[in-house]
Amino acid sequence: MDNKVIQLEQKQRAYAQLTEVKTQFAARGWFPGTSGNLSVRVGDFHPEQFTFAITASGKDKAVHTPEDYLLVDQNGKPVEATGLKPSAETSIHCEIYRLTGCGAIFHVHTVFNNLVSELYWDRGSIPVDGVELIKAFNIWDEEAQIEIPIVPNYADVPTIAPLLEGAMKPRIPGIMLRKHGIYAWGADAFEAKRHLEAFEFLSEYAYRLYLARK
Ligand SMILES: CSC[C@@H](O)[C@@H](O)C(=O)COP(=O)(O)O
Ligand SMILES: [Zn+2]
Repeated sequence: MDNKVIQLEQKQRAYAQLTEVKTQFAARGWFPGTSGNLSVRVGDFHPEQFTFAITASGKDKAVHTPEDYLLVDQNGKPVEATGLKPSAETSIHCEIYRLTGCGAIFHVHTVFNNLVSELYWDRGSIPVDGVELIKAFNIWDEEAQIEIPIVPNYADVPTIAPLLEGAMKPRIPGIMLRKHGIYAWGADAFEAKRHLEAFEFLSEYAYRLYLARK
């Protein structure tokens, strides 16, 4: 098959996956005030060259339009002529793909992820001990103890990306931005969604446990 046809099919598949996830997360109220962004990688991966489909900036993610997504390259630049602006946080997606080679990245702002990112800010990570849902990260140790890393949030988004590499923890497919939200990733959209849902569950658990112990 013609390369162009293959690329068009890959793009359409990525857009369809984004719409499915966007619909489900929107129904849970995970995109308040146009917050959040989603991306799915398209085609081959090389740390210095890759392409991904990402949500356009500032859209109401509970509404579906033909202008919801665009394709960008490893530098976050659109690869096709478009009037759409990629997410303001595209540089974070670029860096996560470059570092992990993952296939999808989902970002949401919720009250629970904001709360725990602040409560555990001084520690630099959110501890979770022995909770069953840790297995969603493919961590099967008995009474596994994990730490979900937290990085600072800056208004100048491109200054956040260089902090990710030093903060990421092996085996933990996500990172918290202080008083901002969670980024979760996976080999594909299915896995990234499972990881994000687990982070949300564990954020609520960590917050409620913190209160219960006070
Ligand atoms: C409107 S508050 C949220 C934004 O500042 C940002 O953090 C966010 O997640 C969405 O930005 P976007 O440019 O639409 O991808
Ligand atoms: Zn955000």
